[in-house]
Amino acid sequence: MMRFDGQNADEIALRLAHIAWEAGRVLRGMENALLDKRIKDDGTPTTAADLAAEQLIIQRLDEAWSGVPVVAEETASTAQTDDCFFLVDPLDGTGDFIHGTGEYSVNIALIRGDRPIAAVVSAPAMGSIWIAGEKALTSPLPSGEGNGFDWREARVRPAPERDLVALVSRRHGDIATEACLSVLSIGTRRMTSSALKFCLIASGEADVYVRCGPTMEWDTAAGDHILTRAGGSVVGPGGAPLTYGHEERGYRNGPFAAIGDAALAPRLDLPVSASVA
Ligand SMILES: Nc1ncnc2c1ncn2[C@@H]1O[C@H](COP(=O)(O)O)[C@@H](OP(=O)(O)O)[C@H]1O
Ligand SMILES: [Mg+2]
Repeated sequence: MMRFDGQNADEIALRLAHIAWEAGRVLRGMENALLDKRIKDDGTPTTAADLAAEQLIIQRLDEAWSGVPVVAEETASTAQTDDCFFLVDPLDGTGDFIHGTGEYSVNIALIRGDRPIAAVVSAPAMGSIWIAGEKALTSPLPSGEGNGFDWREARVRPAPERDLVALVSRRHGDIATEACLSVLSIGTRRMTSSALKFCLIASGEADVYVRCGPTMEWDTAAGDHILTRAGGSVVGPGGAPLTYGHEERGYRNGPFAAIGDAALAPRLDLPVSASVA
């Protein structure tokens, strides 16, 4: 079975950047098409664009690293994981894709054991991309062929004493998340969709993102790794990092908080979720 011979995590992340850039071109080309949407069992929408981007990503991952399992949003139930596997959300924020806000992303993470080691989040309509292997980097998305990245380091900021910037889902709020946020001194709440929330914290533009409602591993793994390598963290109840590859619970995450500054961790009080404990 193909492994990652001679490639370090930063090189893998660069290859993932090209794949996400290409998938982003497919998605941009379908933005204004009249796409039929279907509502999945979890109540979230999916479209032909999700499928087209997923097929392309799976094909490119297979060309680059043949034989490494891929757990992707539209085909998760059929995948068998291994020590190394990819988690793929070809179109995170499908609701935003449909409604034209542009706040959607392509997320790909390589997991080894139960944690990510290389990842990309690209936001095709916003023109930005983030990657991480060892280092977290960000670039504007090239408009021509995918060779024109201009990478610079992504770094979190220290949390201000008060008036934190919190990122909240545009479409999926819940009471437990609000309770958690209410004990932090939030000055600004910015509605943001998809895994962009992790990346904005990784780039020092925001401080905290709390999510107690349902999410899936492919929603968080790539953003988790990018934020972690930019100096932040993503923690569950009790402060432990999230772990990935939980087929036994259908790849569902529990509650989590993404923070740029570790000093915020003691102020978090996430509920313990019985469903994924
Ligand atoms: N009831 C539910 N069950 C599982 N995941 C859900 C869900 N409601 C929302 N999500 C997840 O939340 C993601 C959107 O996050 P946000 O609200 O922050 O933009 C969705 O990603 P997709 O758009 O890829 O399906 C979906 O995976
Ligand atoms: Mg998603």
